[in-house]
Amino acid sequence: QDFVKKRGYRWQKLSEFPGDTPLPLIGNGLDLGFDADEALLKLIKIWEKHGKQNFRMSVGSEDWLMLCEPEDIKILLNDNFELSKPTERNIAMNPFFGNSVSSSEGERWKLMRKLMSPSFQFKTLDRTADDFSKHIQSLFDILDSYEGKSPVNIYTYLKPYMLDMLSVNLFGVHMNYLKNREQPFIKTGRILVKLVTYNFFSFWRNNKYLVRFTPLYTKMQNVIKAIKQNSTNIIAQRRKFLNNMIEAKNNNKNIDMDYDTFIEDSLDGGCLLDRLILSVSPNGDPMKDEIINEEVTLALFSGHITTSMTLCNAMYMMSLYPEMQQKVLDEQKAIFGKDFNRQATTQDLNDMKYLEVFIKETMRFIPIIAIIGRQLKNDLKLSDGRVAPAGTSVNIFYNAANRNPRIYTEPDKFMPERFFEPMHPFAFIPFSAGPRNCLAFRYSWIALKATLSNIVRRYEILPGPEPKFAFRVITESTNGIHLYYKKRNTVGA
Ligand code: HEM
Repeated sequence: QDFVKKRGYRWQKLSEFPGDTPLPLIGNGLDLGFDADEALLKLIKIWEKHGKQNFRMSVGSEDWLMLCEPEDIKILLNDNFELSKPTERNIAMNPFFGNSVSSSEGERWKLMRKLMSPSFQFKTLDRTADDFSKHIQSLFDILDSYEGKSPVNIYTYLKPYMLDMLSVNLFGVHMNYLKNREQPFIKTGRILVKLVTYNFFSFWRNNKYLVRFTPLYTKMQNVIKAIKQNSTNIIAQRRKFLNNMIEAKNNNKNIDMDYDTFIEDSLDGGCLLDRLILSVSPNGDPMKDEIINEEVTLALFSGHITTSMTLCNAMYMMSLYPEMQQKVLDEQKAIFGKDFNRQATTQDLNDMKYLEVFIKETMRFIPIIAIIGRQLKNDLKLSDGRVAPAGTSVNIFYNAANRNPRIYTEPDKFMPERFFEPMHPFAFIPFSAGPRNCLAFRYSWIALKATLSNIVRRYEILPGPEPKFAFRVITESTNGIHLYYKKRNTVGA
């Protein structure tokens, strides 16, 4: 009875927002169709049909409010109390990433966020630009081998490249994914994104027994096994390294860095995995392996897929707009001058203003993450006085927000320069905002700029066969992104 009363109240408040009439039990579930790869396109159509504004829909027993207005997005994301993730999102993600920092709430979330944050501060990230410049050579070796022959499917190389970088930067281990691309873990990425999307958009997913009888169930179990095993290997390698240091210290052996200084460094910022391994609870217990495994799996997976897809999309857009690619190159020439092949410093990266707006426009045009949201604990009053009722899953629908006609002139046109103009601070938030924003947005900017700066200085990027984008929870092309790389004979300005 309580449920009926609450749902009735929710419906009363939600009916003030535009949306189609829901059917009993399944709500507007049929509007999403039965092909999860099509669901997002259908959501965009619903947004267009209702006047390209905030809209509501019900999917099974869940009520969604989809936001695209910056003032309302600001209210939602700045709320220090409404920090829970939507039920359907957690059901889709938890089998793979457990109760890790991006899903948890309350004490576990606070503890993890506090523990991890120092690994993503400016001071800690100082060395990161150098790491990228050093590792880029292994990517160059591969792209060079394709020179003038055939287009390269860059997904194949950019994903393991980013996995390598994250392993070094966050976990202090060299995993060499780029050199060993046949590992089962590498192949899990595509399937995982597909599975999460299917889980997210299937309104029968709450029923664990039904899910077990679907053909995807065995695939899902195999993926979970592969990603957990990979994290177990990473943690074991780093533990071995730490144990060797302790042993060296106990035996008074001469090592590069004194153990105590090393630990101090780690705890002051430094390697994310060391912070997890070395942390102790107030009663002196170390963190459980299972918890460390969940956090490593989440950081590695979400970190590599988001950054590598953004890099691939930016290169794809450069191939489509050669005159903009030239502008990116001209900026590189102005920054590096005669010393055109030197490593970029953090200051150089800051100076790459055109590259920055180019990346932003790429992220606006092809949003990597389609939807993020919060499951409301209380009613939330929006900017025009209407109320999003408690229990609703209030989502930021990036595909709509990034083409909001009240914010962007000619939203369907690719125009990096638009980001030189002042804009509402919550209009463009690819890394989210507020207390639960992306922990690694600074790291990601270094990764994106350092990698693209190196690639553009070395190659001219030309288009290959057209990609076929599927709008999954992570936007990706089902046939990869194929591009030609032609070595430049630039010697700088
Ligand atoms: C282009 C790259 C990236 C984009 C666009 C991106 C975007 C996002 C977004 C939209 C959120 C959701 C926040 C919310 O619900 O409000 C998020 C959360 C998160 N991201 Fe990223 N991200 C990127 C790269 C990374 C990388 C490299 C890592 C590395 C570990 C990372 C780690 C996280 C974590 C741990 C969270 C959860 C934070 C929390 O719930 O407290 N992200 N990211």
